[in-house]
Amino acid sequence: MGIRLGENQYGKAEVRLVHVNRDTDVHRIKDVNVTSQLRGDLETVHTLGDNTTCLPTDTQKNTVYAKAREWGGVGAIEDFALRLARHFVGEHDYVDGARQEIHEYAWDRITTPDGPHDHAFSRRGGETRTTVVTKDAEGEWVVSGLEGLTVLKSTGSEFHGYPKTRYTTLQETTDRILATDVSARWRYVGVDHDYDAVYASVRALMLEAFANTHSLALQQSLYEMGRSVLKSHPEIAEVRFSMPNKHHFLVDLSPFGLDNPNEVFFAADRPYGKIEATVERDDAPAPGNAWKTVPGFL
Ligand SMILES: O=c1[nH]c(=O)c2[nH]c(=O)[nH]c2[nH]1
Repeated sequence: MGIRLGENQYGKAEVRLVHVNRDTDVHRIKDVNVTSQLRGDLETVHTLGDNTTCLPTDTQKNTVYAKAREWGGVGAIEDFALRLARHFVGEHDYVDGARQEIHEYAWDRITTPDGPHDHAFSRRGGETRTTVVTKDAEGEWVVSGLEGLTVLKSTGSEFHGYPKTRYTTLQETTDRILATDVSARWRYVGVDHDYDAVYASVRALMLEAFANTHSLALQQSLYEMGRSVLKSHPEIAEVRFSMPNKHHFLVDLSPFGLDNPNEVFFAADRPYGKIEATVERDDAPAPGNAWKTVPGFL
């Protein structure tokens, strides 16, 4: 019985790359997910475990990050994919084909009352508006909110001064990417409101506070977002937040002779910080049964 190797390709899937163009104070970001796969002289890798012609998937991943720095960014994903494909095939005689798939996540610059923000962005789409109305013998309550409002600041975020134990490896930073998916629920006082107008205002206030707060912790940004909403909306008693700290790690490009001045980041999807808090008025009326059936909030 003859057995042979059929078609094959291999590589690194879902290389999460965020590139921050910091040429001016008005940052531009590019957020992509690259899957690099190569084809070529791969018979003996499969049949004998002979890796002589197997460019490691790890090297393919590193190449994606290094090229983002060497080429001064990503540009159009088609151009980046073509350049990567040509690099892999052109530089290695044992590689004769490449498949480079790139997905790009679209970000919009956050606009505040002062105009477009220099370094704060929100991700296009994916946001859900929610409400839970509870009615029982004791009354009626409205808890509304939003989920999946993904925001990112490419600077204006620090994290330091935390306790160090023998298990601490985190480096203090005075300039990091801060990114989160805002999930928030707010409890209305009473039930007669222009809900559409309040929603639009709350959303705008949260974006503005996220953008304009020079953040020393995501907790502080969260608090400022809630505070801003409560200051402008007496009809809201409290805001509860659940916000992941979506870590972006600076890629160490020094093994490739490249510096990385806060430009090329690995966007990790897990684990993530999970930051939750309620921001409330000290004279807020009792919640009654408002939260009784709202899942997932403190
Ligand atoms: O904003 C942050 N808050 C934390 O509590 C925390 N913990 C951590 O490791 N990084 C961060 N960042």
